[in-house]
Amino acid sequence: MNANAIPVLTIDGPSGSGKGTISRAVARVLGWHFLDSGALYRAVGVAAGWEDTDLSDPDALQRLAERTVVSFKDVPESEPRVLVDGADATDELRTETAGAAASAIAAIPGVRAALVERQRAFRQLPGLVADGRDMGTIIFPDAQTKVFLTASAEERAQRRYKQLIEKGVEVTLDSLLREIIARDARDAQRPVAPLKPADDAVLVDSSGVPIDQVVEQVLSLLPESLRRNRT
Ligand SMILES: Nc1ncnc2c1ncn2[C@@H]1O[C@H](COP(=O)(O)OP(=O)(O)OP(=O)(O)O)[C@@H](O)[C@H]1O
Ligand SMILES: Nc1ccn([C@H]2C[C@H](O)[C@@H](COP(=O)(O)O)O2)c(=O)n1
Repeated sequence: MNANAIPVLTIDGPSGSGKGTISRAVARVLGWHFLDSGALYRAVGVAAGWEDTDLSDPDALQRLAERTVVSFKDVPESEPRVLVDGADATDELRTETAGAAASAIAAIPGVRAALVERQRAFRQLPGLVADGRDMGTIIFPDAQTKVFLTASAEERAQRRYKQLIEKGVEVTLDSLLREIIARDARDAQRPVAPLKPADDAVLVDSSGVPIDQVVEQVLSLLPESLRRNRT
């Protein structure tokens, strides 16, 4: 089957808008595959730290992106574990430091180019939910359904604060809000594949909307023929 005939739902949006949570839930309901594209950029950032790669050397970072092996291990009722070159790096990948490093190296064209085909390879039957910044604009421009998920910066900082406090991480709401605003600006202002809605994306604002309602809203955007396959 031609890969382009396999359905894809893209969910792009800024940090903390709930892309991962909503994408995973929608993929579970549909029985589709799930691509967490941010994990690939985070993995390259973490591998750069492990190998002490010079973060100001774009060629070295591109070579690192080309050779870093990232794999996902499904865990029932939980988030998948992420292996970087065979080592479980899930917890390290989810830190704010890894997010900021990923955002910085994601601005390098060679790093992005190294990851394009790897992301497209996730397009497999019966379908794919892809979460990131450029899923609908660059990686899967022919996706049937595209969502741009947002929430106010204050609400996203609150969500992240709650998440980190529950994990026992010491942070302040103010510092998280500053980091979120800085990351939004870096992701949206880079010249290559900036964070922006695809022309044909539907804007979904999740501020104050419970997770299950956002999931239903996103599912309702799919063509009826695909929704019929709900598990
Ligand atoms: N609609 C919602 N209402 C309340 N909390 C939410 C909502 N959506 C997601 N969350 C919570 O917000 C936090 C961040 O969500 P998530 O990690 O899915 O965001 P993200 O957009 O994937 O972030 P990042 O880009 O940084 O990976 C999680 O704790 C999640 O449970
Ligand atoms: N498609 C993508 C996915 C991620 N990035 C960059 C920019 C983000 O700030 C960083 C971490 O992503 P997250 O795990 O928070 O979704 O990675 C990107 O440029 N393109």
